[in-house]
Formats: sequence, structure tokens, C-alpha cells
Amino acid sequence: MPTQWGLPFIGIAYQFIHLNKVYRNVSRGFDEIKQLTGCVWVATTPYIVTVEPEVIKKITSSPDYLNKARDLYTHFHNGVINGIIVSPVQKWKLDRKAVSPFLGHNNLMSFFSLFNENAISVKNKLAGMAGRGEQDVYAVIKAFGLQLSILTIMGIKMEEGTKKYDETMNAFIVLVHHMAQNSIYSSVGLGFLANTPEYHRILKYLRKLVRSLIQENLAKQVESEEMNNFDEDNQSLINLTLKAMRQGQFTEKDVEIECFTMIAASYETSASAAFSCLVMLAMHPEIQERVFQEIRSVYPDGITSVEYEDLKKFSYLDRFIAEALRLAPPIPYIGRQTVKETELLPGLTLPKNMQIIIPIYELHRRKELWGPDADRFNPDNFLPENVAKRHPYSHMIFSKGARNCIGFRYADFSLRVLLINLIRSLKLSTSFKYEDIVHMPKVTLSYEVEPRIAIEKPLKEINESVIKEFDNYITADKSGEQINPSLPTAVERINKPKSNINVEQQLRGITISEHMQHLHIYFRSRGDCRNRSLRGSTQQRKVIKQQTSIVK
Ligand code: HEM
Repeated sequence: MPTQWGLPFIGIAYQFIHLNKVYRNVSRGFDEIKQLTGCVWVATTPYIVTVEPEVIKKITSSPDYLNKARDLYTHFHNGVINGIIVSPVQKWKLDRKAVSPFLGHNNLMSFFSLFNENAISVKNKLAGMAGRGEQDVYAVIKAFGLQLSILTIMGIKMEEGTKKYDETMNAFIVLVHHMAQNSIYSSVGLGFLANTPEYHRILKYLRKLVRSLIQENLAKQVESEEMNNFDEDNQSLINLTLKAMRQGQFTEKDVEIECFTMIAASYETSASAAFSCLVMLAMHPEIQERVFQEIRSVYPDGITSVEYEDLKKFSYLDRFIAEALRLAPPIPYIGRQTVKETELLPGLTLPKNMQIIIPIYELHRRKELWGPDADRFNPDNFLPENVAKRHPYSHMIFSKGARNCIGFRYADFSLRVLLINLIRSLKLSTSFKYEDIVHMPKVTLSYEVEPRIAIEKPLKEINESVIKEFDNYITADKSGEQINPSLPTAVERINKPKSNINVEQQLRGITISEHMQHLHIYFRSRGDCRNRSLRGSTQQRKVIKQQTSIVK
């Protein structure tokens, strides 16, 4: 096979030292061998690496490759999340069967209200950060993503601000951090370095937490007759796996591991996907505006709840998401291992236990598949006519075949419900440039520098609430009453708008120019411009005029 040997003894292992260069090196590797399928050596182990869609199709569709590549998933073997993601083929079949009702259609439909509630909580949290410059939006997305996973998987609502909430959030952050370190160290044979006492403490804590949740759940079911009759339309994973335990398919340890594995599989990936989408929207205002207009056309009067049927109405949003995740796939590579000796290509037979790596990140950026502008962000890549021209295995965010992402519809629905809720109400921007993004492989795709995002509320939505609020002020002023003592009266606001800016910004996160526009819009809508005291000073009127001409 075309082979990248690297250096004597260590092969290409040195390429993993600088994580921010890994993807560039993978890309160069394929350029060097001038093939889309080849072999690389890492120390003394050879791996097949492929970004050739037809070869990937063969690997992901054949039962001969159903095991996971052992070296790529060492960080999952920590006694906590070594469930379905890494289980060997025979065990995997049982696992997949036991957990699949959790991700079945009826169950997902019953999760819509939870997806909406979670999305609204994220929206409110971000709205509270509006007008304060660029913020760490990823932290918010991750925290709420974890809450959603714990709620749907364990049936437990974690209340923000409680001790348990803080401890659990922190434990997961530390777990993921150690898994990332472990995966990097393991690639150069130094996996033991990640086994720190803190890591073991966190594993112990998380195990205890899940055990207590299992006990809580079991106790409830004994207490209540109703709980013993599972509601077929709404089953948390813990209920399903406990059912498998009662039927003798799972042990209590299996229940613990499968619940954990599902949390790990769902929350980091979903958070990474949502964050990358928000980053792309913030960096591309014209695309954000198009997404916003599409969402507004479906919900002209704002959103009460995003329903399954609504999701069929978004063609541009869907193209946008597909493109954002093409360039930032949350799982940047996957690995398989042959179950037995098998022929991969004519004349190329792989031995049993041969490991194969599919670098999804590179697959999504190969110029042979995506054209000369493969690195450019362009949702039109997913126009139906362009999709039809490409091999379907050129794009595989959720992998393909029997061992694909079993949660892909959960991920798809929850992501779209979140984005629709956020973009309908908030406007995002960032000074970070698309060209400056450097991705790195950790457990999920990560950023060398995480872009920060500034949040604003769109003008139109504020206008409606501001008009209402000004109305109250004016009515109150006319009757000589001050309705909110912490705020200046309407006349004071108009005569000294600058002194109000901080209060305004704190309250609504709006900018000075927006403030002036609101005043103008309010007076025009109320035809009060003849009243000199309400028109403000000549200077203020000048500013209002200037600002509104920008809006027009
Ligand atoms: C945007 C979010 C997500 C992405 C991009 C994603 C991607 C993937 C990929 C690429 C795989 C294959 C991994 C491999 O072959 O090593 C996978 C497997 C898996 N995913 Fe997801 N995933 C996402 C969200 C979810 C969610 C929300 C759940 C559960 C609620 C989930 C559960 C799983 C499970 C259990 C597996 C293992 C399946 C098996 O081996 O049979 N994922 N995911």
C-alpha cells in the first residue's frame, strides 16, 4: 500500500506532539502518498487510513469491520464509559438492542417539550449576557447540554446553583479533560500519564452518583405501582436499562456503564455541534440574517414551542447546519478493526484485528471531493443539485452503517430546536475571523482558541417591548407618577439619554444607537413629535435623525 513511514522506531508519532498541527499533518500525509487510502505507522503499529468514500462505504457497511479500533478508543476504557461505543461486536449487538427504544421515534417525540424547555433556558441565559461584549458562550452551551442529557438519560433534573449540580458539572468537565489527555498520551504509548489521582477521584465520584441515581430510581419503582408500568411513549435510558436488568440481559454494572456512556456520547458532541454552529453564524452575518429570516417566516409572532412538524419547513437552516458541521465535525475521526481476515480492495487482504482510521475532518475537506474551495464556508454545498453530484459517503457527521450514531435524530432535533429558539431572539457577532480558527482533536473537536461571541437582541423584538414600556412611562409621567423608581422618567430619559445608557444596557443589552432608534420609533408611532419636551434637544434630534437614516 502507499505508506507513510515517518521516522525510524516512532513512525509518525511525533506529529501528535503539536495538537494544533495534527489536521494539517493528516492532510499533508494524503498529499504525500497521492492516494485517498494508505497506510501509516505509529511506532510499531500500522494503520489503514482512508478518506475514499467507496472504501469507507465498504468498511462501515460490512460486518467484517464492526469492532472499534483498540488504540483509538483507549480513553473510553476507564470502567465508566466502556459501554456501547466501544463494546466488542457480540456485546455491542445486545447493547444496541437494549438502548434503541430510548432513541426511537415515539420517545424522541415525547422529548420535544424537554428540548424546547432547555433551549428557552439557554436563550434566557444568553439574553442575560447581551450587551456585555464578547462572552464565553461555549460554557453555557455545555452546561445546559449536560443538563439535557442527564434529564433525558437519567430522568433527573439538575437544579442550577445546587451543590450536586456544581459537583456533577465539574466532574464531567474533569472527566472529559482527562479523556482528552489520555487519548493524546495513548497515541504515543504514554497513556498511563493521564491516570492521575484526581482522575480516579472523579471516576469514583461519578460512579457513586450514577449508583445513587439507580437506587433512587429502583426505590421509586417499588414504591409506586405506576412506575412499574413503563410509559411506552417516554422512557429515560435508565428505565430501559433497568428493564433489561430485570430480564437478566444486563447487570447493575451494565446499567451504570450504558447510562454513563450515553451521557458521554450525547453531551460533548451536541455541545460541540451547537457551539460550532453559533460561531459560524456569528462570523457570517449575512448567513445569520438569512437563517433568521427563514425562522421568522415560520414564526412571525415569536416562538411558543418548536414542534416536530415545524422542522420540515427549514431548508436553509438545514443547509447551514450541514455545512457548519462539515467544517467542524464534532467527532473528527473514527476507527474500526477487522473482526476476521478480510479483503478490503482487490488484491489487498487485511489480517484479523487490523485497525482502520477514518479521519472525518479530513474527508470533509478533501479538494478531490469538495472542489478547490473545500475550506470555504458555503451552505450552498448542500443545495440538492450539489449533493446529488457527490458520493454520499463524502459527508458523515454521524458516521454510517450499522455502527453509526444511534442518537443522530436526538442530536438533530435538539440542535435545531436550540438554534431556532436562539436565532429567533438573539443576534450574534464576533471579532474572531473564520480564517483564524485552528481546530484540534481532543475527545471531540476543539478549538485552539475558543471564539467568544457577543450577543444582542434583534431590534425588531426590542422595539415592540420598548414601545410598550415607553407607553407605560408616558402614561405614568402624564399622571405625575414614576412607575419604576430605579429608572428615570420618560422626559428625563429623553432629555439626558446618555445618562441612561448604562441602565438601558444593563436592562436590555442594547446599544446607544438602538436606544436612539427606539425613541424615534416610539414618537413616530405615537405622533407625539409636536410636543417639544418629548422631542428632546436639537442635538438629540440630530442623532436620532442620523441613526434612523442608518436603519432605513
Ligand atoms: C451532533 C451530535 C453528535 C454527533 C456529531 C455524533 C457523532 C457520532 C459518531 C461519528 C459516532 C460513531 C463513533 C464511532 O464510530 O466511533 C457516534 C456514535 C454514537 N453516538 Fe453519537 N453523535 C452525536 C450525538 C449523539 C447523541 C445526542 C447521542 C445519544 C443521545 C449519541 C449516542 C451515540 C452512541 C450510543 C454511539 C455509539 C453507537 C454504536 O457504536 O452502536 N450521539 N456518534
